[in-house]
Amino acid sequence: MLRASSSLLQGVAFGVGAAATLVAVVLAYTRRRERRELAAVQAAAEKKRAAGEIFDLKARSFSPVADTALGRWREAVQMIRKHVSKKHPQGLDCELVMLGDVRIESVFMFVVAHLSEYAPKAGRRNKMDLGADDGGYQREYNQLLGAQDAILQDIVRSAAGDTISTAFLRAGPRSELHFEPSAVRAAIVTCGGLCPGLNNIIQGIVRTLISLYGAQQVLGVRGGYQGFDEASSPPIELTLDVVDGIQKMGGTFIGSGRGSFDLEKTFQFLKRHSICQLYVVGGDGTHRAADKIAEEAKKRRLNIAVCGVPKTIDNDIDMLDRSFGFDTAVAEAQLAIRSAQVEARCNLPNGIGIVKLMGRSSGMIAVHATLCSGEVDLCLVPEVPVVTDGDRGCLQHLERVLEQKGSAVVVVAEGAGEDVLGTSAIVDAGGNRKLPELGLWLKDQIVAHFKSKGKPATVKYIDPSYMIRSVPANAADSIYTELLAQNVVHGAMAGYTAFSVGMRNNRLVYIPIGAMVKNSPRQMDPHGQTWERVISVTRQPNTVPPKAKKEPA
Ligand SMILES: Nc1ncnc2c1ncn2[C@@H]1O[C@H](COP(=O)(O)OP(=O)(O)OP(=O)(O)O)[C@@H](O)[C@H]1O
Ligand SMILES: O=P(O)(O)OC[C@H]1O[C@](O)(CO)[C@@H](O)[C@@H]1O
Repeated sequence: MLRASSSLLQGVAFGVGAAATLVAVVLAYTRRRERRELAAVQAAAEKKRAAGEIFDLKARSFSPVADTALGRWREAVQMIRKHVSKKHPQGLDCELVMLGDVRIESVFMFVVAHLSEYAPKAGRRNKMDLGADDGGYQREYNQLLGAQDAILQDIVRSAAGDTISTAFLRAGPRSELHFEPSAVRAAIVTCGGLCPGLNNIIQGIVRTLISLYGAQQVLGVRGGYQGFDEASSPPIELTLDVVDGIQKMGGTFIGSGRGSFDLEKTFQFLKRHSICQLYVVGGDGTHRAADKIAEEAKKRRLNIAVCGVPKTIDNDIDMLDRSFGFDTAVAEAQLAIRSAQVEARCNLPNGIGIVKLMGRSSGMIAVHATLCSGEVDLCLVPEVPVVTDGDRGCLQHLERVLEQKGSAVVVVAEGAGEDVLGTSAIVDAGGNRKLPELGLWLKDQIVAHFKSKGKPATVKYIDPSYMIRSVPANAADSIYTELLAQNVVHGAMAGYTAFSVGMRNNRLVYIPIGAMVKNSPRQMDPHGQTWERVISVTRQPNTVPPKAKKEPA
């Protein structure tokens, strides 16, 4: 019995020993295989390094779990596999190179003010369709956003670049509502020049407030900030019926204006109508005033959200990918450019068509219309010096174009030419400087120049300025305005204030108004790629002086 059990034990011991040996052999084999794979990866890395490519296996970001090269490699591969399968469920048939020198170590978000800093909140849970009559349609949002949902401001990264990034708060519905929706009384005001899509914004805000959230009342302030003085123009109630179909019309249903802004009258209006959400739609001037309203509301500890929607066809508001209406304006400008081209081509000999486009301090419309058209031979913008005479002058350039093509098309931004024609001291009600008429002046210069050369030119001048901004929004702008309208309301309902909504890196974000207006109006960088592309298309001489070299510190 004893003998039997001892031989059984010997058998078991032998079996365990054999199994252990087998495991050891398999482990050794696996380790050897991993080492071989690591060696192959390291050799590949060395090769890439030798070829000048960045491939850093010793990147610090993979160090927390293991400190051997093998551990780091396995960790990196696991991380990348996990990341890839999240983004691309089918996997990826390609190689990924780790950029060892490109890192984001910390992210700093622009702080958006919140009313709960000083005012009581309703604290109600957000659901979709709170405005549905019987509540039967209410359901959870597909995605609710939180305080740390961020959109990076700087998506361009390089080996020598910063290792930090600033970020914006991602726009969208939040889980908790600051306002009791059924008690919300809101007002909308549109200020400054017209812009395609204003009616879409009004309609979108009204529909989101009433249909989605069940707000009590929305008022439209008439004719811009001056409409807060009700003696001259009482507000209009914006119901779902009233705003039905307005997106098909150009302009703004409630009127706009550059009239004077009166803080006291504004607060009297807000109090009289018990407004707790104010939506201001306008350019940088409008937003500066909105910031003052938000500041004053805070000083008075009023539970009023002041929210902006940036509007300008000039596309000169800082931090945004683009402002709504810009796309439509550029498309509409094509009609004028095409007409100018037809006139130039058919008026023999030496036909020249000049088109004046809007853009007070920024030539964005002119530049984008030029890039879009493919028929423009000269583009003049406020950011680039206007040179008429000499080798690099536009008159000689036009001479060359006429010799080659027989006709020429010129696009002039309205703000161009102060460098040659001087700056006016005259300002409008909004404090905007009167601009020189460079296009008309250039027309005379061209006629005189070609006459003196014995080659008379026929110059046709087209000014479609107001025609490109008074049309309804095109498809791209209609979608954009819908996103802006829905998201500005989500922000207000959540209790954010003194913010504006906009597109940054193709995502909707909330931007503190103070930060947004600080560098607005923005201008095109004359040393950037956009202007270079214009030069490539028009072949005009580049009159931008070379960039001043930075002195070593
Ligand atoms: N710094 C400011 N402080 C207070 N109110 C301002 C300020 N700047 C402009 N406003 C007011 O905002 C309104 C619109 O301003 P402005 O005429 O400059 O247009 P904008 O908003 O910049 O739009 P656009 O791009 O069409 O010019 C005007 O009624 C003006 O009184
Ligand atoms: O003639 P208005 O209505 O003052 O508007 C002209 C200005 O408005 C803008 O279109 C900006 O909204 C500028 O490009 C232009 O200088």
